[in-house]
Amino acid sequence: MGGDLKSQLSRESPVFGLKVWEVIGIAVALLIITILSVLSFCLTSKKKSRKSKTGLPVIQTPTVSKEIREVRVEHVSASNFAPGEGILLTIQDKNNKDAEKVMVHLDMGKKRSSSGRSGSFHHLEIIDKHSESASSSLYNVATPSPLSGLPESHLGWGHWFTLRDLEIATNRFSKENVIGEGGYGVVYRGVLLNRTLVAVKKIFNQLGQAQKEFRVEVDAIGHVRHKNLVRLLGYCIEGTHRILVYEYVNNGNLEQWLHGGMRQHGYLTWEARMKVLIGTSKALAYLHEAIEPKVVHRDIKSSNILINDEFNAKISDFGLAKLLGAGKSHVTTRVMGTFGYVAPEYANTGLLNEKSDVYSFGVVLLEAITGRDPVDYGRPAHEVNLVDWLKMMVGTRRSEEVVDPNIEVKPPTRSLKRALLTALRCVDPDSDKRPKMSQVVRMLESEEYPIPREDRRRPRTREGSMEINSDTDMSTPVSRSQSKRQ
Ligand SMILES: Nc1ncnc2c1ncn2[C@@H]1O[C@H](COP(=O)(O)OP(=O)(O)OP(=O)(O)O)[C@@H](O)[C@H]1O
Repeated sequence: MGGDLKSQLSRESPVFGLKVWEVIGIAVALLIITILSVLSFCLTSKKKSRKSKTGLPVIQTPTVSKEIREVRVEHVSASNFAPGEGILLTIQDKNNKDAEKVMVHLDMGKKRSSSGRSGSFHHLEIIDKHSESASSSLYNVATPSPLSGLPESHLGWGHWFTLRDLEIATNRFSKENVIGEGGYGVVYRGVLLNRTLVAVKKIFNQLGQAQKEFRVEVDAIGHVRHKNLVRLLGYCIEGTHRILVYEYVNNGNLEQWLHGGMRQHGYLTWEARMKVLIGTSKALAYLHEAIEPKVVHRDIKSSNILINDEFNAKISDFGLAKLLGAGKSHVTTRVMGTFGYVAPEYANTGLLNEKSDVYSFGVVLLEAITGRDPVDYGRPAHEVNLVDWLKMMVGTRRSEEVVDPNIEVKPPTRSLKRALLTALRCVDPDSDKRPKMSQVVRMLESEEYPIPREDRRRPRTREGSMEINSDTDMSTPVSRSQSKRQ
């Protein structure tokens, strides 16, 4: 039987004189190849049709240069776009400092991902500013994020983290990683996969204010950049969770440095205090005067001024920020902020404009000069309110007595007067008489402010000619023990 089959297969076939078993082998091979080709064709066409059904653009490899590092949205709040609207983006090449402005059109489509998270995806079309025609640089913003391996933000900045990412970063939001708790959430220390240290603010799960707060914060600082503002790196929106991810600022906050929380590290010198306050004033001048819509912080206080290891100030907690649209002089809003720092007109009427921040800044400046709390019921009645006490002390020529006794090397009289007069102008009860923050920066930096008595009749030459450079490194910013928090 076996020998019979063998002889059959070895017989010569009519096909090119090939043996039967050879013909069968070729036929089977051809069949397999055909099946494989049909299968692969089916799979490819199915993929294509599924993609077009979602309405999402076909993802193409970005042709954008690798040199382009930063895309910054100017003049607009990213959440305000209507589909098809254009915005102006500044593309900054970090290697050569030239920024290129390009027009970007946004096409928005809704997508629900497999994780159940839904969100808007933008299709960016970059139009070359020179040719005014759409370039081939079509790319989907939902490209993998280098920080988390996730799609980037649909707001055009930062990163969109998943809850899982942030659970990993904070060791499941463990108690050991809690940095502190504010009015709207708990702040955790975290480490991203790429080892970046971050501060993760988990907003309390209250519908209403907390969610409103979240949007305000994201809108307010998502697209602003200043060396004295804490950088918002990204956020997470998942279910009812609202979480913000900030750059980690590693050296405590001004409140801790002034009132003992950092006592083991010593006390800030006069120069370090001025450096922190000048940095703060610059960030506020930027928020009030350099961007549109301008931002009023609404909760300037010492615990919201973080300090890095070079003793640069970084303003945090924009949760209470209100965006003021162009042309609006003020907005009426529910009075918020912190007792002792709130401007009287804001507390009385709820009318808010940037001059309310100027008042709060004045209180922080007085706090830094004196080391006292804005309101301290532990003191005699006439000293409880810091602003009132200061006015009384300066009015009775006792300025030298107000300086924080913890400052070992007393400040030069000129410098003390400059700081005191600037602070008192900031806390003027008449908001119209308060200086703008850019003026505050000049006053604090100018060696010629206040004008010396003997110079008052002479015409002034150059204002601010001898500037204290707030970026100057100070070798001993802290008196007694030492400096940085580890
Ligand atoms: N980016 C950050 N880096 C390091 N620490 C931070 C950061 N952001 C906040 N913190 C710290 O976390 C703690 C809580 O901050 P949070 O801003 O939530 O509240 P707060 O300023 O104390 O109070 P409030 O909510 O009333 O403003 C503070 O000690 C603050 O210094």
